[in-house]
Amino acid sequence: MAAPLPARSRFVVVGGGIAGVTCAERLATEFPSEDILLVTASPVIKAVTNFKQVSKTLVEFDVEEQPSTMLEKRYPNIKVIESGVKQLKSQEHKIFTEDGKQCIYEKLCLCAGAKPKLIFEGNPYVLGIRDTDSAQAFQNHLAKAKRIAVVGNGGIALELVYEIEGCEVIWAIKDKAIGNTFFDAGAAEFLIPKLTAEKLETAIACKRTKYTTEGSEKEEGSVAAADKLGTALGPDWHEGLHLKGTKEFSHKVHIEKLCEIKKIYLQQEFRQLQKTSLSFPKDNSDNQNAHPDEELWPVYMELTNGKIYGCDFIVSATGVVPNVKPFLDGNNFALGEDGGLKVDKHMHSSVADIYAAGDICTASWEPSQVWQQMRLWTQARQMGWYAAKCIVADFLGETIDMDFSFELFAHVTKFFNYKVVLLGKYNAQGLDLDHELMLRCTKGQEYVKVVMQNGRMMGAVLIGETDLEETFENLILNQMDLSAYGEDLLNPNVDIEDYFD
Ligand SMILES: Cc1cc2nc3c(=O)[nH]c(=O)nc-3n(C[C@H](O)[C@H](O)[C@H](O)COP(=O)(O)OP(=O)(O)OC[C@H]3O[C@@H](n4cnc5c(N)ncnc54)[C@H](O)[C@@H]3O)c2cc1C
Ligand SMILES: NC(=O)C1=CN([C@@H]2O[C@H](COP(=O)(O)OP(=O)(O)OC[C@H]3O[C@@H](n4cnc5c(N)ncnc54)[C@H](O)[C@@H]3O)[C@@H](O)[C@H]2O)C=CC1
Repeated sequence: MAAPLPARSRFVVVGGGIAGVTCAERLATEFPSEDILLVTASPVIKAVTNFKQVSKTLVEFDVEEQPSTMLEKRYPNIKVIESGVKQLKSQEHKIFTEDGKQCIYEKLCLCAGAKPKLIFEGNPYVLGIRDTDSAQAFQNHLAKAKRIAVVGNGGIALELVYEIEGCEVIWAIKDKAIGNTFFDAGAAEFLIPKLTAEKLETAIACKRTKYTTEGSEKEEGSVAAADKLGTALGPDWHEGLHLKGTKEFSHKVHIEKLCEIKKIYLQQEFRQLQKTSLSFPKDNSDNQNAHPDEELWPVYMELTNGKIYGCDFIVSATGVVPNVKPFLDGNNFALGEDGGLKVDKHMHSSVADIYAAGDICTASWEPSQVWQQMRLWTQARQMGWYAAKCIVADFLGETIDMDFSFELFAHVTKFFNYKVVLLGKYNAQGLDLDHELMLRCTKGQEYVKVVMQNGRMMGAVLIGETDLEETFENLILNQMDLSAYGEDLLNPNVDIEDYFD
């Protein structure tokens, strides 16, 4: 039976994702004789396992979905309550849960994550992917699909278009090139051939998430998943899924660039309006001869470029919005432009004794010149960890310096089966126009781009097994003047580590 919510608890953390769990674990270690209360809407928690510091700022770890009892076993002073927080009265230092209970806190850390920002929200044929349930619902619908549309050009879209097999994919992006949140057009060109090549099952030396999908057969009918507050998936979320449509081919992706969805029609409306849709184009060239489609589809999307395509359903992979709603009413939170709770350099929100970490928050301190916030699991862990450190310092009346992990943006991931390392201002984000790019590319093998400004390295994109991440990390961190090395910096015949290590 679920434990009751205590009437008061000195330390309360809301959210069982990576940020909340990391925060609770750290608090539990710092205050072994205190009970740490973790209140979460999801039946499972996310635990970081096999943590490895690969270099100064790059980390690797697995993410495991676990029953909350496992966390309580590891940390006997953590008490997990499975219930959504529906209201916060910050002046009274009280939270209220969905089952009508309340609890008084001294220090509260909000780690409620984010939810997909869906286009045409509420349309039963538009689906988002966030947690185990929505991923499972997506798999079930894909298994019956011949053609789907993917909208968005970030992390989820990139992973989906590569992973889906046996189903035609119309990929509609607002930009000129694929993967705009991670890459520039050069890197996109490097990756594109992988979309047309047959997939090979190669073993990759990359950390994988242990991802479970047990017991979640979902309802039939429309495709939209219920608006539940599950925990965000992490890297390799698709590993446990069978992302296959009804057909027997590997990739079949058509990209529609520089467009958005203008309108969505259900089949009946589409027929009544006597509109014409296009068949799946034979190639990706702009002047292809598209033919009217003979087939009838459950849903049609009209793009801003005038084209209409029918499909079985549409995946909206169009970013996230922080889950702030239950906490706003009556509380004077300052919000960032992206809708997150603004936090200062001590992860403190604008409301007394309330901290926030992970996807729910907006970093509002003056950042290091080579760090930016992105809603990623690495940052969720760093923030949860550091928020706990700040709560401890605050409680003990100590001062604390900004954690080193916020010195440099560093993210390791995998796209199209390549290892991808992003460092610093990897896309020259926010840099003046006087920056320069240096490139090295071997087709099908590696793509190396560095962003230079005033002879200093400001960022890098490393695709493939380049082995350059540690050296470049050091060069970005120490801001050494590299002007004298010129193009040798990327010359594969020059062992730059000899210069700098
Ligand atoms: C499909 C997908 C793939 C991804 N792949 C990657 C990747 O490869 N690499 C990467 O770095 N990042 C990836 N991310 C992003 C990453 O998963 C998130 O940035 C990270 O998990 C956020 O962690 P969090 O703890 O802040 O939030 P979440 O994991 O969303 O956890 C929020 C928690 O709060 C709970 N909650 C919500 N509202 C309430 C409430 N009112 N009361 C109580 N509890 C509540 C939820 O149940 C949940 O337990 C991916 C995300 C998705 C959706
Ligand atoms: N390997 C990794 O590191 C991965 C990270 N993630 C993270 O998970 C979260 C969710 O992923 P995504 O939904 O892909 O978000 P995202 O923020 O990565 O990308 C959103 C994309 O949607 C586009 N977009 C926004 N509004 C649109 C509209 N109305 N019409 C068309 N396009 C629109 C944006 O231009 C952008 O390309 C992100 O925080 C992302 O960083 C997700 C998958 C993999």
